[in-house]
Amino acid sequence: MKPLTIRSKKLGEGIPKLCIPITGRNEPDILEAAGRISGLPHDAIEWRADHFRDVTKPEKVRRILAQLRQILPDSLILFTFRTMQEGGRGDLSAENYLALNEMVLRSGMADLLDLELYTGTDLMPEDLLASSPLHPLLSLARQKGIPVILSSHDFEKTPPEAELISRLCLMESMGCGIAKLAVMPHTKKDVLALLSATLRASESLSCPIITMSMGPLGVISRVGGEFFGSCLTFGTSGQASAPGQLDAEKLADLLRLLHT
Ligand SMILES: O=C1C[C@@](O)(C(=O)O)C[C@@H](O)[C@@H]1O
Repeated sequence: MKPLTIRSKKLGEGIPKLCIPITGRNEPDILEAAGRISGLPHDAIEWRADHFRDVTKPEKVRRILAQLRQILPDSLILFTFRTMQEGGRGDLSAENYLALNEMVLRSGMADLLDLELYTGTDLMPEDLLASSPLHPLLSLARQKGIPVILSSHDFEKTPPEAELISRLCLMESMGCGIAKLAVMPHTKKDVLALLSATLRASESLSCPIITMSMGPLGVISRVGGEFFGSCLTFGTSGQASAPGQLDAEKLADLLRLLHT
């Protein structure tokens, strides 16, 4: 795995990067969260724009991105619109999902963009490589020098290890900057499957990887995932964006303790 440097943060090397999601429904709540986060240990924020009630108004989205940059000048800004199919609140057609992300890419106001691997498609995984509707956005992102996280989420279960690895490989083959998986464990073996897939994929892929096993069972993957090849972990301030996220300050302490 080759580290990826974005605005002086090196993902894939050293202590895992800490990302705090912002899930406000309106502008004051979003900016209040950003202000709070500015006083907390973190490397990145994830603006979960699927929670924002005016997400279909491009000028409002750009205004928030500009204000986030002002409040958090040194943080990486990750833009994510998480669809309902993948555990988020987002309810846009595939066309509008692509248009929203294209607008954000063209604005140059986000440092990283999360795109869902299975966006708007009934294609079989083997056809995604040739025909995914994400390809135009992935090329635009390359032109703009903005890394894309290709992501896949399963809030119901943990697919078998081989399937997890093949998803991560597909993401890299499609040209992502970072490959990301979040899955739900029901047993300790599910957690091991996720960690083992992370280790094996990080040994063979060249892009950095972010993985997590959600819920209370998976918490070890949020604290110690880096030992298996995951380069970033999500912690909360206020509302969690997924089950199992730890408080950001406690998580930062744990990460420091484990990586000294
Ligand atoms: O994909 C992820 C990971 C996540 O689902 C988690 O489990 O921490 C949280 C989401 O906000 C983020 O987009």
